[in-house]
Amino acid sequence: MEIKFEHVDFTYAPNTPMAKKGLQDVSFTLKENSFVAVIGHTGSGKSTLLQHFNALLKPTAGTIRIAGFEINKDTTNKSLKALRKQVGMVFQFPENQLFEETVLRDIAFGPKNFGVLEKEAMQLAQTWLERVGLSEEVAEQTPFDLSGGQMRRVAIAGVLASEPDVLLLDEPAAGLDPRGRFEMMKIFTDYQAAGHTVILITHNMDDVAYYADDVLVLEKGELLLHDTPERVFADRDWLTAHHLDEPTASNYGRVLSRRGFEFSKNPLTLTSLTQQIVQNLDKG
Ligand SMILES: Nc1ncnc2c1ncn2[C@@H]1O[C@H](COP(=O)(O)OP(=O)(O)OP(=O)(O)O)[C@@H](O)[C@H]1O
Repeated sequence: MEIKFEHVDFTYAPNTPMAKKGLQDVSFTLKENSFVAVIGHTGSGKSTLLQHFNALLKPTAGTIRIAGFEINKDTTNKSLKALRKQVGMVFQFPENQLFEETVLRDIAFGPKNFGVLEKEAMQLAQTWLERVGLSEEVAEQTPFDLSGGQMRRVAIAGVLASEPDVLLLDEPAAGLDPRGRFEMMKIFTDYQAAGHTVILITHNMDDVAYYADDVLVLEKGELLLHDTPERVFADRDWLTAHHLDEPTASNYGRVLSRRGFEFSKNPLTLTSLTQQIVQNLDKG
């Protein structure tokens, strides 16, 4: 099912001297089963936007249609539990929210909280323990004895175990080394491949290039651009003007262009860069 934002406004502390616009007239439609990156300079409204997908923040004006729910300023808290079962959120540094005595219990907490019976929740926990790449050995350990990366996997498994239709991710790979980042992102691309929609806030343009098929660019609470990664990264001057980086491979590509290499399309990934370098070398 499509996700639709229709003229969404959000103001922090409205009608006070501290009032601050978080979102301004934001409208877009996202296709089902897409992997959407949300990018923008610091303070552009990415987290504010993400929190609207599951009504952690409700719009001051406008409407959000998602997973069969409609969210507007009058949405009551009554429907929120059902909504949050369908639209799950992984916060930044989710490992800080672990609290159960064992890893399995922590993962099972999410589904139990949404009404799944104990036995079934523990089975789901077992399934997701494996799917996020944790070994059976840690199942009965206290999560607090695990490494930081493992703890983060436990927390993510806890969200995925409820199998939300839409998965919201706020910089989930922050602080991980490149290998940890790659493994973490694999969990999310697998989740998309299983038929779900994934929406990712990231400052890492390589993540956008490698994983996203759709991009929302925010600036000062407004939607500056909604397009494919190819089009978002097409104009280096435009990116610079909006304080955005380009993917590493594009950067290398530009350096090589100055040395006479010809690129038929902007190389966003190392695979594309390598293929096009080989084509240039073959041509001599
Ligand atoms: N609780 C709050 N009260 C008042 N203003 C806030 C609050 N949270 C965020 N803001 C303001 O709203 C704007 C958007 O903030 P937001 O956190 O959504 O941006 P962001 O793009 O996620 O930033 P970052 O990349 O730094 O995480 C900023 O100007 C921020 O200062």
